[in-house]
Amino acid sequence: LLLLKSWFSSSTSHKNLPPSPPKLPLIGNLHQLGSSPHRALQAMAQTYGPLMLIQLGTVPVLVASSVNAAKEIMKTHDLIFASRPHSNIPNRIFYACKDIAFSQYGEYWRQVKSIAVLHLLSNKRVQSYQHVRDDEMSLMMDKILRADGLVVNLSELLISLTNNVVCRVALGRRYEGREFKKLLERTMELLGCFSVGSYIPSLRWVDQLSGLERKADRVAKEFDEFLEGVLDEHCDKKDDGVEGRDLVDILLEFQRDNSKGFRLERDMIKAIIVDLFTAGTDTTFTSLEWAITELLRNPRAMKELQQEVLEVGQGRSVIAEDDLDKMPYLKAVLKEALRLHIPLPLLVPRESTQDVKLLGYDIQSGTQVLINAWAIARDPSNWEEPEEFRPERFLKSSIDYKGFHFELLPFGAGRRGCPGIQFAMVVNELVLANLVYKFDLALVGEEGLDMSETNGITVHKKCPLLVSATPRS
Ligand code: HEM
Repeated sequence: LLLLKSWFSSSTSHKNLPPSPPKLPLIGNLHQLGSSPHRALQAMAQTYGPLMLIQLGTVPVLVASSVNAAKEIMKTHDLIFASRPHSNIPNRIFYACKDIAFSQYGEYWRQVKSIAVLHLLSNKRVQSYQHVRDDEMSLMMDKILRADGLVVNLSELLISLTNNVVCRVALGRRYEGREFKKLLERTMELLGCFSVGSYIPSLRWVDQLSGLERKADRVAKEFDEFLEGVLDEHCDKKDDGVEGRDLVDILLEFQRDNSKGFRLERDMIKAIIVDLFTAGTDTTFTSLEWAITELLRNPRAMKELQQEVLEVGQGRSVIAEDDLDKMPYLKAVLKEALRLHIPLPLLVPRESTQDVKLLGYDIQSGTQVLINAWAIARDPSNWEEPEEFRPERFLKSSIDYKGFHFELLPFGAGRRGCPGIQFAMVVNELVLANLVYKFDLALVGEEGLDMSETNGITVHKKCPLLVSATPRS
């Protein structure tokens, strides 16, 4: 042990490691994360600085909490930090991480990411599903109208809408049954669960004993059965031509096409589809839910937005997608909501694949990395009155969320950045514009004002958004 200890200290003593908080044996700093890790890490960064090295179980984790630190990781050294750590639960749910979001950096990830960027989620492809968004938005507006001024659970309606849009675009039709909704909920819940084995491998038995692994395997099996049905249905159906193609059709076409030098196996297709659901539905609905909540808490901003929408709508029955670019305030509202309420506050963990020097510190290969985008987006050195909801701040600023401005990173940045920005934001803009164009909304009860957050992979509002909606004349 002494020999090992002296070897260990000699191999790290000449290294200039980032500051670290004191840690406990075995668990390291795990106990300090609490139920809201982004808040706990923000508080720790105030003592240990914008680049700190914590220890979660046996895993060294670098936490970046400033614009400079994030830029070094996601721009200057993006390639070195482009991998994802191995994780027990995603590994079970995504067919041994054959998806895009959790797969490790390498040729496989490059191939599937480029399929997503160029063929599944390109601007042209997203535009081609405009009819789906129009339909689903109109259906939601009808449901609100039918409530006739009584209480509407807007959170539920928004979840259904985003699920339906992803289902129709990806699978070609809706799957509205309670079972599918429940399956998605259980999957998201499991992805947000803490797996002891991922951080302390010697305690992996805890995940087995607690039933976590069993639950993950059950969800994976149910999803697999569901997707097998979807794929069979697609293989049997006759070709509807380019117009009627959904994302499964496109993936199956890739599978048949051998000219690309890369064969897409059935498990890979299923993993990518699970990715589209888990990465695309909860995040989109959450950002919209927070935006509406902030507008209801800030009547002045709501009035400003309604004014803009009214001027562009000019009495027509709906706001169309072509109108959205004429609405700078609408876009500013959604940006500001994303700044204050980043759906994935610590983004998705990354892992370094080489030793590297970062802001003067030595970072070892195999270090896990968390970017505290939530803390950066509320840092007073980047933002005036950061805790205030002030959409106006974006009207005269070029800061955007597309991964080029490191003050605002809701979708991450660099190679691993989110490929679904356009897909998500056009839904959000269309729904929000029409909602405030057609209705005057009022919160029902005190619960709606409660800004408490859930814990999990995506952070949403703990209490559902209950409103009464009066049609505007
Ligand atoms: C408001 C909605 C959304 C937010 C806030 C969001 C956020 C994110 C974030 C933070 C990442 C990790 C980025 C990084 O590591 O730098 C990510 C990755 C990803 N997102 Fe999104 N996302 C949203 C919507 C979507 C949609 C609609 C889809 C697809 C339908 C999608 C698909 C993906 C995929 C496939 C990845 C993995 C990329 C990779 O690892 O290379 N996302 N997203």
